[in-house]
Parts: sequence; C-alpha cells; structure tokens
Amino acid sequence: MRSTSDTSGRPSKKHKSSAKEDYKAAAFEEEDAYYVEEFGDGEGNKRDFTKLELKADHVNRPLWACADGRIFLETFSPLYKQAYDFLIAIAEPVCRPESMHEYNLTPHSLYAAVSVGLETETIIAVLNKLSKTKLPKEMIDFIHASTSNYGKVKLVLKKNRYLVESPFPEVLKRLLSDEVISRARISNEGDDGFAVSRSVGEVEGRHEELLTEAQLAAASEEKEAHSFEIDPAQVENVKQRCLPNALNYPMLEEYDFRNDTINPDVEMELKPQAQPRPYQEKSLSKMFGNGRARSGIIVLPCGAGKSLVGVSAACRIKKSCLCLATNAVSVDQWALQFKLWSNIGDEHICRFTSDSKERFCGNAGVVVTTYNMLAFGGKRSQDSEKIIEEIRSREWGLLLMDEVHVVPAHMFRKVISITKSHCKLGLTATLVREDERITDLNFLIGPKLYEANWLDLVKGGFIANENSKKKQALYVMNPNKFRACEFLIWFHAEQRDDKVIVFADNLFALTEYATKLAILKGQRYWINSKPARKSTLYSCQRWEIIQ
Ligand SMILES: Nc1ncnc2c1ncn2[C@@H]1O[C@H](COP(=O)(O)OP(=O)(O)OP(=O)(O)O)[C@@H](O)[C@H]1O
Repeated sequence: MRSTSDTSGRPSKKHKSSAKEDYKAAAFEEEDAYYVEEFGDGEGNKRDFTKLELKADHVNRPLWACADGRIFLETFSPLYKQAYDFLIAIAEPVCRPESMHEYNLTPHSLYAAVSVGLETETIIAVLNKLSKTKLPKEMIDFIHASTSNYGKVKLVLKKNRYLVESPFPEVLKRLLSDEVISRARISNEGDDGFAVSRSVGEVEGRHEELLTEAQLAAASEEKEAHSFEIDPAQVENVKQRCLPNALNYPMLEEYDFRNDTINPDVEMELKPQAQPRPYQEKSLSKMFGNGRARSGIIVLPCGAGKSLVGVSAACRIKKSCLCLATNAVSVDQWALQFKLWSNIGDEHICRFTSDSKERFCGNAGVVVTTYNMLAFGGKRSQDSEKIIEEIRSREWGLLLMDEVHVVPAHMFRKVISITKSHCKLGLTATLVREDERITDLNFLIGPKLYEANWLDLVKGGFIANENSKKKQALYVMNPNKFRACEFLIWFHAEQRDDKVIVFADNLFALTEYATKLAILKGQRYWINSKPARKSTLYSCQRWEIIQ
C-alpha cells in the first residue's frame, strides 16, 4: 500500500499531504517508485483501470482520467483540438503518438495552469466535461491541494513600483506575517489596509465552449485585487520567501507594460508580412492573455518559428529588449530575425559579442548577446565593460532567452541576477534538460505557457516530416539545377573573372555543390564559415544576383 507521504508528484489515493509537500517531493523524488508501490511490479496488476466508471455518453468524450493523475486523449475525437489546448495547459505530455496521447497531472503542470489564468474550479469542470469516466475523487483532491496556493499572489511592476498583488487580502496578511516580507513593505505610517484595484477576470485558453454559462459568468466577473508595495531592492528576498520551500505562495510575475510610463518605448511593429501562425498566436495569447506580459516558457518544435514568437512578444511590449542566444552565430541570426519580421530601425538594434560591440542610438532598443558574454566572470575589455554596465543599469522590458533547455541553471541565476527585467520569456524546443534542473526553470523564468505538438504541426504542413525532407533532398539536388549552377559559375568565374558566391538554404545541397564544383574547378570553397563569409563579402564591390 502506498503511504500518505507519496512523493511522486502524482495524485495520491490517500491524499493527505499538502500541495507544498507534493511539490517538494515531485521535485526531488523518483517517479518510478510510484508505479512499484501503487500498481505492484508483477505484470498482472499494473495499471488496472477497470474500476473507472464510464459515463453513458462516453463515446462522445475524448479523455480517460485516471485516479493516479494519468490522462489519455483520443486524437481522433472531434473535440481533439479543444481538448489538446486544455490538456497542454494543465498537464505534462508523457507521450504523443498518432492515435492516443498520454498526459500526467503534476504540481508543476497545475502551477503553469493557474499562472495562465485557469482557476481550480474551471480546471475540474472542463476535465469533467471532457472525461469519459467520472472524475476520480483522488484527482479532484489533488487538483484542489496543488492549486490551493498557486496563482494567488502576483508580483506586478506598475508605474515602476513593485506591488505584491492578490485577490485574497487574507493571503497578503499571511505573507506580511513573515518578517522578511513585512520589512520589505513600503507603507505609510499606520496604514494597515491594502490598495484595491479592479480588473475583469479572464477565461483563459479559449475553453469557453467547454463551460456552462454560469461557470463562464463566474470566471469573467469583475475581480478585486488587493496589493501592497515593496522595496525594489528587496524583490529577490520577497520572491525567495514565497517559494514552495518557505511560505509556498510562489509569485507569478506579470508586466503591466501599457501603463509603464517610466521606461521609454522602442519604435517597432511587426511588418505586415509577419503573420503569426495559429500555434504561434496561441502561445502569444497565453503570454498576453490578460493585457499584461506574463513571464514563462514557450515550447515549439525545431523549425516551428520561435524567432517570430520572440520578435512578436518584443513588438507587443515595445520596451527595451535583451535577447540572449547560445552563440555568436545565433546572435547574428536573431538580429536578422528582428529586422526581417519587424520594422525596427538599424540604429535601435545592436549585437554584443566578442566580435561586435555595437550600441543602440537613443534611450531604448534591442540588444542581442550570448549567455556567456553576460555571465563571463573574467577580465573584460574596456568596451565590453562599458556595455555590460549599461546592460546592468537598464530596466529591460523583455528578457528574451533562446534555447533555455541547454543553458546551465547556474548561468541562468547569474544572468537573471545581473539584469533587471520586467518580463522573461524562455523559448525552447524541449523541456528535457541535461542537468535535470527543470524545476529551476519554472521558478527562475516562469512556468510553461504553451507547448505545441510536433505531429500536429507536421500534419498542418508547418514543419517538415522525414518523408518531405527526403522529397526536398530530391528536388534541391535536381541535376538540371546543378548543371545550370555549374554553367553560371564557369561563365562568371572563368569567362568574366567575377567573384561568385553560391547561397542555398539547404546545407546538404550546398556541401554537395561546393565539393563537386570545387573538385571540378580545383577551387577553394567555404561553407557556413562566418569569418570566411564576411571577408568574402567585404572584398567584393559589385554583385549580380542570379536566382
Ligand atoms: N508565421 C510564419 N510565417 C511564415 N514563415 C514562418 C512563420 N514562422 C516561421 N516561419 C519560417 O519558418 C522557418 C523556421 O523559423 P525559425 O528559424 O524561427 O524556427 P525555430 O523554431 O527558431 O527553429 P530552430 O529551433 O531550428 O532554431 C523560418 O524560415 C521562418 O522564416
């Protein structure tokens, strides 16, 4: 029998532990232990769900919800799209093959759900509506326990004042009973009350069609938010005190950029041809769902267009943006992507790498650099030192972090500690981390805001599958094209003594062309070699472009 100190992060059959205990446990203990204890390791009694009670109209519903937190989704259901959007907001995907997906409810996934505006009762109501089976009591208890504290407190930077905000005054009182937080509070003498503001609640994630009218009305009614101000110098300490290992009210971070009149705007809009695809739009709606910018992580498969999502986020916030990439080549690419998708002026975007020490004109702009350049602890050149000082002293509207799964946790800590940003957006193709410090990402950057399904994007024609890559290889290596290219090179290089550069967006084709043509002509060639590419370009005066 499983004990009440179950620590797998899955719902317990004897759910007595608090969300805090579950959370800590989920972060530190092996998930596999659960299976052995709960289901036995003999073949016979593994994952026996025969006791689940099927609803009469179960064929019309797409989910199987199990007492241990597992949720199975039929991808052939007409409700698949809505159910997927909902599940990805509340649960971790375990595997997503063609016909049936498996998800798992965990304290982290529920933390992410709450942080994009989903409320406990909405989560339970929608799950119940989609489930073929009666929702197991263990699952309902687990959702209640996990979400009881999460999302109740927000850290909001409004008109350059840090506010700890909550719809629940009793929660704020509880926080203020902590010595560190009470010392961090900025209050008028004798002021025991909280400032009150009103906002309309949101039904996040477009799950409206899955709720009843009464549930919708309750979710969207006007909400009162109580708040108190804290000393900006104490923000990190207050955040620390709110973490699950202390008071267990982890603060969600949101940036009220529209009301930020202190930090200057950057003139940048998306160009008309930048039309975010539905999944890109969806991920942005999770980030900007309530008119503020939420910090968190967006997961999109390789080639799905993370750059446009990042540039779109920067264009919506329109404040100074610090974009962090993993290496100098990515820095160049990000700078190009900003220029490709937005109308930002060249003077407002700059790169900071060991080769390029650019600075933007005016008092706001975009800086693209690497994690290493920021986190470097050794001696820097004078130029670098000046730029780093500017980066440190500036208030960044957006800290845009690429490839967050490969950056070591200690480097994040360093980068986040030396930059003051209102909103952090992490972009990645996978949440699997080599150092298994995924928990750190949740609290250093923010929870997962959206995750697209690779297979859906392949089916939608947005990214290539293996077959189409093979087809692509066939047409890019069309022998007629090759002969035409060979003729053009011969004509320009040998007949006219021109300098020739061959560009291709397919590295395989480029390598083949380069090796074959160089062998034919006995010439030198470079492929994707940055210094060579630059020096070659600079040494040429006049170009004729042939497509
Ligand atoms: N909304 C869109 N409309 C048209 N083209 C798009 C859109 N989004 C992305 N693309 C194109 O898709 C390709 C891949 O985009 P991008 O390089 O941003 O993907 P990525 O997710 O960053 O990939 P990787 O993880 O490999 O770096 C690019 O050629 C980009 O121009």
